[in-house]
Amino acid sequence: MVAAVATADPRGRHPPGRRVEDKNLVFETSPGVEAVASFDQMGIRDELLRGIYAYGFEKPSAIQQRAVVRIIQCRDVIAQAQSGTGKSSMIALYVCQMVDTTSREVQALILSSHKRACCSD
Ligand SMILES: Nc1ncnc2c1ncn2[C@@H]1O[C@H](COP(=O)(O)OP(=O)(O)OP(=O)(O)O)[C@@H](O)[C@H]1O
Repeated sequence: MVAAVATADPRGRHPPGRRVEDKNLVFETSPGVEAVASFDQMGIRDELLRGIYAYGFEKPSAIQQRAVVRIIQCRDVIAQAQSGTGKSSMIALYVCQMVDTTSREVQALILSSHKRACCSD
């Protein structure tokens, strides 16, 4: 089990669809969790990597830097961070990484505790 938690100065809700700046976040992680500052260094498949950059993501957010590698390694991860810091995108990224696109079987199930997360981009 790996945990990464970010807390921030309360500055109200972020505008929908905009990523929150990481500079005010304070991180706590399980021992041994390193921040990986580039998508290139995360072991992401080449075609997915190209899609990430084509979508306009240049650099992983702070929570992504700490959680994506462990998720890709199939570790159980608890990642908690402020709204708009890139958690949902991280889950989508992992699903794209692990699915076999030649198969039509269901390969991923995402459970959400609230409707807004299901409808976000
Ligand atoms: N690495 C990144 N680079 C640029 N934009 C990003 C990155 N990661 C996420 N975003 C964008 O930031 C916005 C917020 O991301 P996301 O919805 O994943 O955050 P969240 O933490 O899940 O928010 P919430 O808790 O409100 O659901 C989205 O518009 C997403 O496309």
